[in-house]
Amino acid sequence: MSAVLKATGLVKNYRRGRAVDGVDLVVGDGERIGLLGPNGAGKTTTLLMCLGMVTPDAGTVEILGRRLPRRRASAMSEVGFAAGYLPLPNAVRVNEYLRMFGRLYGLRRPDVATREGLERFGIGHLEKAMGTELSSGQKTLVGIIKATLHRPRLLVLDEPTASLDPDVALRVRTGLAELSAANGTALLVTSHNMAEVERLCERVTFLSRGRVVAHGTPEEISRTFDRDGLEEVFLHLAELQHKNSEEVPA
Ligand SMILES: Nc1ncnc2c1ncn2[C@@H]1O[C@H](COP(=O)(O)OP(=O)(O)OP(=O)(O)O)[C@@H](O)[C@H]1O
Repeated sequence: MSAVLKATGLVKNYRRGRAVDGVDLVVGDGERIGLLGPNGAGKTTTLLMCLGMVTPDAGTVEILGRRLPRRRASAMSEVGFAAGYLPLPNAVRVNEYLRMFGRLYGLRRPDVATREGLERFGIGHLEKAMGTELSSGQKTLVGIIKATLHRPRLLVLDEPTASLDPDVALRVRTGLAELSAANGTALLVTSHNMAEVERLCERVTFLSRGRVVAHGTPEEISRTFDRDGLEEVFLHLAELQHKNSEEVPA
């Protein structure tokens, strides 16, 4: 399987210490990968380095064989990114906003892609709503649709269902799984919802204190740690991370 994303030896230091410490990450074509770990483990920093939005202190990132930062513009045309913390403008209608991005992506029929995206994620009725009229969960959905309009080869999602109720979260998972199956889109997803990751992702990388501590299918990881499912593995790693941070003064 060819790689859509290949990150090797990523390191990022911040003033208060090392956030990411030698992370390797490979996402194969059409693969669905979960990036997990306790708060502060380095997931978002890793994603942002993979997207060229944070400059690594060491390591390399290639997207579809295009090395960042030199070939970032070309690489990013194949990538979508959504996160609950990305803002949406208030004074624009949902369909105008999505069509504008469709045009920026160079789509021939941005209106068609906009309608398809709204239907796929179950918010066709909101196409004429203004940004101010959306709940935080609805804004998250619009952000996901925006990230998928151009049918990226790689879709990076930072906690896509964090602000969603279980019904809408299910719709998002179903929409993402359909998109991945229909277009061969690879997914790289962070989440604190282990059940969701078990359902959506084929493989999982666990980070703790900036390092990869486990990698494999959810079943393999559960076996490695002799735990009954990812939730238990997560709790075990979070406890270790907590103990270590008490032992090592910041
Ligand atoms: N811009 C920044 N400046 C300084 N420190 C940062 C910055 N961004 C992240 N950090 C630190 O780097 C570490 C990793 O943060 P990161 O956001 O990558 O973790 P995370 O695994 O995504 O956490 P969470 O699950 O809480 O979102 C944390 O200790 C955080 O305080």
